[in-house]
Amino acid sequence: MSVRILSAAQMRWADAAAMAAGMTGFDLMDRAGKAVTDAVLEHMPDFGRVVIVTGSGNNGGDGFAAARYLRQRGVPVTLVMLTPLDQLPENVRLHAQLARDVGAKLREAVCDVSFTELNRWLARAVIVVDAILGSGVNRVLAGRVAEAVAQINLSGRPVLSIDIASGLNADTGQVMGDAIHAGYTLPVAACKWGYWMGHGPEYSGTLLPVACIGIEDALLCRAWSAVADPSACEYTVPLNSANFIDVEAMERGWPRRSRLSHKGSFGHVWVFGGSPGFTGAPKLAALGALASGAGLVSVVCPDEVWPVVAAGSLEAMVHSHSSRCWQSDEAEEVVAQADAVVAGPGWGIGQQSLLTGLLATSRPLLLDADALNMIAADARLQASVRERSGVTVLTPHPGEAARMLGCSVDEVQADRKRSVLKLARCYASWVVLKGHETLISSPAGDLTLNPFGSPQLAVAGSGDVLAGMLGRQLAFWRRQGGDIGSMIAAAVALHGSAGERSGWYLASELAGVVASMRQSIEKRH
Ligand SMILES: NC(=O)C1=CN([C@@H]2O[C@H](COP(=O)(O)OP(=O)(O)OC[C@H]3O[C@@H](n4cnc5c(N)ncnc54)[C@H](OP(=O)(O)O)[C@@H]3O)[C@@H](O)[C@H]2O)[C@@H](O)CC1
Ligand SMILES: Nc1ncnc2c1ncn2[C@@H]1O[C@H](COP(=O)(O)OP(=O)(O)O)[C@@H](O)[C@H]1O
Ligand SMILES: [K+]
Repeated sequence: MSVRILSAAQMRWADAAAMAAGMTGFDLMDRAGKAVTDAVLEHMPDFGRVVIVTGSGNNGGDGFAAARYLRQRGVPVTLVMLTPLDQLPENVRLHAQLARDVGAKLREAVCDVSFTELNRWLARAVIVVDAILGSGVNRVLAGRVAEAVAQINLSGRPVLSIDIASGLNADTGQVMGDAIHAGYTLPVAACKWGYWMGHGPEYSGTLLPVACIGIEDALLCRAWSAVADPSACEYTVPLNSANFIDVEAMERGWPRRSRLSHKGSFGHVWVFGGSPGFTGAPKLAALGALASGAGLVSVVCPDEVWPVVAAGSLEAMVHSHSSRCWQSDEAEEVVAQADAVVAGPGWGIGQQSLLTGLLATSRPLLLDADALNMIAADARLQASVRERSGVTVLTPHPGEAARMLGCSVDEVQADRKRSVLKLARCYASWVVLKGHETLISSPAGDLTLNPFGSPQLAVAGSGDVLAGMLGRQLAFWRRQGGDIGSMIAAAVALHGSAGERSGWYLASELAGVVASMRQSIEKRH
């Protein structure tokens, strides 16, 4: 099953809908508490005292429920409450009382004297559970909450945050004055955008598998249409769904090869690119396509660079522009052999007529680099992209995205979710907004977040390798069908995962890592 990502308001809607359908808030917290217990037992560095710090809302309720389950497993537990028992909501108070009944120590840290209590217990903790604030944070941290967060961070103890590190905005990853530096975050019911947006990655630590608390998947999915995403606006497609790629989803994109398969089974990718000074880019895209399992790859480049591109290309067939009479009205006929076309790597910005021809074909088309730059500068090309009958995938990095949207890179990066949804609307295409935590949008606003990748990928040519890999997926899809969104996501994830491995520093070597990972996944199926 996919891992869902919800905004705070969507999560509130799903909680309320589950309760309207018969579940109680008490039960939801109880299940969350059970999941917290399992996570604590798995990740506590040593057997010893668990200190759970609770706030005033339901996140605290999850913490009280965890205390009861931990006590039942024989773990010593101290609950340090930042809100007095009698001021807690009824469900939460009930969990607190049940925890006390099974031997959890309850301590209030609501005044200066009792605050020293927090430090005393922190010093004795093997792990701290942060149940101070969840997705309900609505203002800058102040007073005892701010002080407790600072003390916990200073304590140097490993911290497991329930749902989200207290103080992080669940939608934007904004730090509300201060936030817990979590070692682990346990998402409750669904992932929250704040783990990846803004400063979220610096505070969230390792993301654990989502705790299922009995809210049905169909209900989580309804939340996207019931409550608009805060990034959606009149210039974006509405967010239709949001998922996170995990290892399983990545691996599903590389099925076992049939014993009877032949190179035609995996598709023929045609790469259009290269220009004086930029002869490596189309070769790297060809390499990416081959590494990810394309059956055949052809490269088409301008005449003046043909000898350079063709030299040393052992596996790819290399043609020059003039060798194939590339008139735009003949493009459909010429690319008839292609299962997918990749246009743009190193191409220069003077190929408008050839690009116009390719846009007019119905072949699955991936547009990268200079193809995107030409489109950004030409309203007619933009209209041609929107009007295409075939599948179109755009792979801008933030600089290219800014040109395509007519804004600054900072504006793109300030709300990457909004930016990718805007591009999907403007160009009626699939969009892969590259960079740390690449975001993919379908033309209809189905978002996928790729958590794989590393700054090692910030190296010349790694994007060209990705363009080739995506070209291979489009070609494979044309040959064998399947869910195109999952196939695009799988390529982005494999590229990111390969980037996390050591042992490579050149983009051409990255392609080698991609190939060996892809082969071992295919064999495991
Ligand atoms: N809904 C459910 O039934 C379920 C919810 N679940 C869990 O609950 C979490 C969401 O629960 P929640 O909405 O109660 O929010 P939560 O983050 O615990 O507390 C917010 C409270 O703190 C306050 N407050 C806000 N900002 C503040 C600040 N800066 N400094 C100090 N106080 C501040 C604000 O109150 P206020 O002071 O504004 O009246 C509010 O009462 C969710 O993340 C998940 O873990 C799951 O168990 C499933 C069932
Ligand atoms: N800090 C980072 N973390 C994760 N991935 C990154 C990071 N920096 C770059 N990447 C990835 O590396 C690739 C770079 O692509 P691009 O900028 O087009 O490079 P090039 O044009 O040199 O090929 C993209 O897939 C991008 O997502
Ligand atoms: K928390």
